Parts: sequence; C-alpha cells; structure tokens
Amino acid sequence: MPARAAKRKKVAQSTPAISADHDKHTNFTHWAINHGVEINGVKPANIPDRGVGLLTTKSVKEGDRVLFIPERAMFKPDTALLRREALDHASPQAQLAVSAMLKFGAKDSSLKLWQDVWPSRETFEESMPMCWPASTQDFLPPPVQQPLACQLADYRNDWSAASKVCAQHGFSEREFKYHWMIVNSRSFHWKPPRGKGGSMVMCPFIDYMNHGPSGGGCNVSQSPKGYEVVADRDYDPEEEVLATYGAHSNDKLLVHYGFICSSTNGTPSPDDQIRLDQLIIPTLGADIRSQLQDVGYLGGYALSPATNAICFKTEVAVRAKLLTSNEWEYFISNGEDLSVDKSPEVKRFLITLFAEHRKQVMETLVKLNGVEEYRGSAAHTTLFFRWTQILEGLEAFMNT
Ligand SMILES: C[S@@+](CC[C@H](N)C(=O)[O-])C[C@H]1O[C@@H](n2cnc3c(N)ncnc32)[C@H](O)[C@@H]1O
Repeated sequence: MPARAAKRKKVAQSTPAISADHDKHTNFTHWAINHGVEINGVKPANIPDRGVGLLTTKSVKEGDRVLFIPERAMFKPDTALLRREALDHASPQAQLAVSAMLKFGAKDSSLKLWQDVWPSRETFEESMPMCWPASTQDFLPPPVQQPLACQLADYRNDWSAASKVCAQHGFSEREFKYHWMIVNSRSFHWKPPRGKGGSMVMCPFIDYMNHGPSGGGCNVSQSPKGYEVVADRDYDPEEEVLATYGAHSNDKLLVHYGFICSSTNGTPSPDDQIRLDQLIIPTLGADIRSQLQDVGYLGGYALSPATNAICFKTEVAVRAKLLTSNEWEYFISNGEDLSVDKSPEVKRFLITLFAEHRKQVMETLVKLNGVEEYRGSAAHTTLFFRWTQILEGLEAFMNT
C-alpha cells in the first residue's frame, strides 16, 4: 500500500482517434486510456541502456498516483482457450504465454498496439542468458549457472506442454519462447477481491517501468479495483520513474531479466551480492560441512559490495575453521566472539581466498576480451560489466 493516501488527480478523458501515422507509444497510450488506464504526469520514452521506460512530463509530488490500471485493462490467461487446448494444467507462465501468443497475434486484435511497444525478439535473444549459446553461457559467473539451469528446466517443461498447440496454430518454438520471456519480464500477480483465485496477468503501462534497487522507486500495489503506482518522492519533469522488481542481486536480475544494475553515484546497488559459496565451501572439510549443515549455515555466503561487508553466514562458516567448538558455538548464539574479536583473522582468511579468486576473475576478463566473435555484443558487455563488478567488490574488501 502507498505510504500516504493517494491523491486522485483528474486524468484527461478525451482520447484522440488512433492514426496509423502516430508513434507506436502514442497509439498505445490512447489504447490504454480507452481501456480505463489513468496516466498522470508520465509518458514512455527511450532511456539509454534500458530500452523504454517512463519519464515524468511535469512535476510530480510524493503520494501522487501516477498510474492506475483497472482490472478490465489487464491481460489474463484465456481460460476457455486453455481448456480447449488441454493446457489448463500447464504452469501459469506457460498458460499466459500461450494466451498472449494466440491473442496478441490474432488478426484485427487491438492488442497489437500493446504488442508493438514490446522489446523485439532480437533484443531478448541478445540480452537473456537463456538464449545465449552454451559457449557464452560458460562465461557466466558460477553462482548464475544454477538459477539459469532451473530457468531452462522450467522453460523446457513449458515448451513440451505448449509445443502441440503452437504447431496447430502455426507458431514456432522461437515465437513461443519470445512470449514466454515477455511474460517472464512483464507479468504481475493479480488477486481479485472477494477471495477468487489469483492469476498471472500483464498490466499495460506499468510494464513500461524499469527496475530500481530497493529503497527507491515508486510504490506499486494492488487495490480491489486494480494496480496503482504512487510516487515515492517529489519528481521534477523528465525524471525516470522506476519500480523495484524485488531486492534482487545482479546475478538474479541477469538470469531473470537480462540486465544488471550499475552503481549509483559510485555506490553499488544495496541489493547486490557477490556470492562466495564456490570459494568457501571447497575449503571446508567434511566434518565442518556437516556441523554447518546441522545449524543451517552451509551455503548462502555473500559479500555486499554496497557495504563492503560479508554476511553472518560467512562469518560463521569461516569461524568454523578458525575457532574451537566452544568459541564457535558462542559466536553462533551471541553474534560476537567469546573473548577476543576474531574478525581480523576472518578477514585475513578471506583476503587470501579472494586474492586467489581475483587472479581467476582477471583471467576470465582477459579471455572474454579475446573472444572476437561477440566482442561488443549485449552478452559480452553484460558479462564484462558483471565480472568487473565482482573484481571491484573483491578488491574493495581486500583493500579496506
Ligand atoms: C518490464 S520491462 C520494462 C520496460 C522495458 N525497458 C521496455 O523497453 O519495454 C523489463 C525489462 O526492462 C529492462 N530493464 C528494466 N530495468 C532495467 C534497468 N535498471 N537497467 C537496464 N535494463 C532494465 C530489462 O530488459 C527488463 O527485462
């Protein structure tokens, strides 16, 4: 819910006729208004390195409702169609992707105006690791490999459920995958009032909003009648309004959405984490792993580049190597060392580990630069950027 009561502002009701010459975003804006979407002081615009996003057209005050999307404007899975096609037991994502593929692409559908403002298939194929060739995926940092494998497994399940209906309607796997990725990056969960079952939906206009790390960004919430977006602060004209897709690390954003957050004014995203499992776990003997497992501290180790601090789980795991059982158990229970502060020892241990890893990161960056065929591609730029963030995070920890 918004922090303050949302101020309702009058939204232009007259909607000029849609002309073929109009810019596609203008056409879609008219379509949205005609479908009851309220737009107050924002417009779609090209944003460098982010595709399209929403910019303010005037000063917007904290608490102003900038968007309201009524339920009737949302795109929902077509239950009748899904039943007919025996897809009513497929995953919610497969159901929405098939519904979108068949409905948005239908001849004379006004949804075409919405589809026209989506990023192209090529844009997805370049930016989403799931579409990269295996030789490029191999360059992903190890912590990205597992979520990518899970995503690919989900996709394969969905494709095997949907392949028959795609063939019947003349759609290729490439088209299904495109709609699957559209749904993956542009859907919301809609829970209708009065306890009816919820569903995955697409919300026109909110789906223009780019992501900002947690702690910034407009408040997006569900009311009984629809989704609303409320300004989190005062905005000047021509500022981008962002929403937070979740407190996701850059690894997660990369797999799920095909981008990573850069630093803001030199400060890394507060949500980012450099995962350390692949560095720390191999240094732990079987006994220590089993002890850590027993207390729920095996794995999930991370360094926060924004605070330059390691997480508590890392503190516990490294102390399991350095301390006696008594000292270690005291630390777990109290969050501090029994007598002498062992933080400098923990840090020394990690610096040795990081120094070794730093060399591998540098080698990866050199290798990445050596791969002629995709230097300058979106995949290359993202990978280079991510590995550089990892390098900088490790170095900042080692040097302070
Ligand atoms: C919901 S859409 C937002 C609208 C999208 N930018 C467009 O052009 O239609 C989500 C996609 O926008 C891009 N995106 C969102 N936030 C971003 C950010 N902070 N930096 C770079 N790309 C971003 C990613 O490609 C992501 O998959």
